[in-house]
Order: sequence, then structure tokens, then C-alpha cells
Amino acid sequence: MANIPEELLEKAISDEHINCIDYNKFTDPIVIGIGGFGKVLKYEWRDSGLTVALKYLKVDTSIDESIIKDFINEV
Ligand SMILES: Nc1ncnc2c1ncn2[C@@H]1O[C@H](COP(=O)(O)OP(=O)(O)OP(=O)(O)O)[C@@H](O)[C@H]1O
Repeated sequence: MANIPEELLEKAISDEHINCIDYNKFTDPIVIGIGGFGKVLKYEWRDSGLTVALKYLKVDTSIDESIIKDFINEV
């Protein structure tokens, strides 16, 4: 069966709408908020010297396709 959420995210990455960065580049997580899609954490981005906010999107096969599209549009 097709995994629509995964396909939508992979297409956004291959279209270069979303930048894909290895998760292990981010260290020292601290929860800073909760948004419409889930938790938001502050991280240190190793090698870049930047402090960033990462938004989590809980993806499973039951998630509504429109939620994935909204998330992709927001980022
Ligand atoms: N770049 C950021 N720097 C600091 N805090 C942030 C940042 N982004 C989000 N937050 C924190 O995380 C919370 C949730 O952020 P988020 O943007 O996900 O939520 P929202 O705009 O309220 O809802 P939605 O996800 O529906 O757009 C914010 O209220 C804020 O406290």
C-alpha cells in the first residue's frame, strides 16, 4: 500500500522545497513550545554555530494528507 505522508515529504525534499539535514547534526534539545503540529524544540546545529528551533510532525499512515500538505507549506 502506498505511504502517502512519506511520499509527500520525499517529494518536497526532492523538489528542494524542504532541506533534509541529518538529525545527528542537532544537539542539546530543550522543549520550547507546542504548536498545531506538535512539539517545538531548541537545538544547537553542530558545525553551523547556529541555535535553531525544530518543529516535530508525528507521521504515521493514519495522518490526514491535508495535515502533511499544511506542514510542508508552513516550512
Ligand atoms: N523560532 C522559534 N523560536 C522560539 N520559539 C519558537 C520558535 N518557533 C516556535 N516557537 C515556540 O513554539 C510554539 C509553537 O510554535 P508553532 O509555530 O509550531 O505554533 P503555532 O504557530 O502556535 O501553531 P501552528 O503550528 O499551528 O502554526 C510557539 O508558540 C513558540 O513558543
